[in-house]
Amino acid sequence: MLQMNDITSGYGRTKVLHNLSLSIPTGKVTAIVGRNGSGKTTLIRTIMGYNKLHSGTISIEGKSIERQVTAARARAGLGYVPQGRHIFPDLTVAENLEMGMNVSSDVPNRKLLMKEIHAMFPILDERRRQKGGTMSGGQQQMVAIGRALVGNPKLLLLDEPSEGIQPSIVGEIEQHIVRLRDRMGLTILVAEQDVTLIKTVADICHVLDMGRIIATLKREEFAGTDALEQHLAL
Ligand SMILES: Nc1ncnc2c1ncn2[C@@H]1O[C@H](COP(=O)(O)OP(=O)(O)OP(=O)(O)O)[C@@H](O)[C@H]1O
Repeated sequence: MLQMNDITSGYGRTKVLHNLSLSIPTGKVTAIVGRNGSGKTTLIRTIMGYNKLHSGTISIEGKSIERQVTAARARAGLGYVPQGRHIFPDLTVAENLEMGMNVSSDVPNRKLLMKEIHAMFPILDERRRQKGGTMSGGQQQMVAIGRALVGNPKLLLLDEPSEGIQPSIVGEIEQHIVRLRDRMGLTILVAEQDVTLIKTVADICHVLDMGRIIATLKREEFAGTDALEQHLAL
């Protein structure tokens, strides 16, 4: 689905990712795990076009996107759920979702898509008139995911979806990620520090350290083992 080759990127002249190559397979959940400051957010922001690319190439389904602005990348099929969610607190849930529609005006059957999103996240319909800022952290995460989904993405980028969310609700987020893959056929990239979440949802996991991928593990190598904990020195 997405291919990054030999990427170096960062903030202004500061380089954070170093010669990083990554392949995100279609229909799978790919996880990026790494400690604070390892570069997870920078990686996702680089894919979205928010960070300066010093060198390297990025393509979606074989089409090069590294010269495109963020809006064009979203139209090419990227959906972004930022760390900290960043929903609009004074807008209602329905208005937050409408903001996501601006990303792509050419969704073929928006009504059907909305129906699918509401079926997956009934709370987005039940609470459509509630202000986003009055929802719980877990509910806001669902609003942020819903807002990305109304753009009809092929690849959903989730930046630390468990952050600041009650452990009891993290399980719900995990189930949603699995359903997004299995029922909506989405390809997902999730950046996380929560090893339990990764073990539950991921098909493949890359360990990021100081802007470099230091290990790549298949599900059978990390799901029932402590390989990820060892890499993270937990
Ligand atoms: N706006 C910025 N300007 C300069 N450097 C930055 C900026 N944002 C992040 N960095 C630096 O880039 C490096 C990677 O940060 P990044 O946020 O990508 O890591 P992360 O793995 O997502 O961490 P966390 O889990 O804490 O969110 C860090 O050294 C950080 O200090």
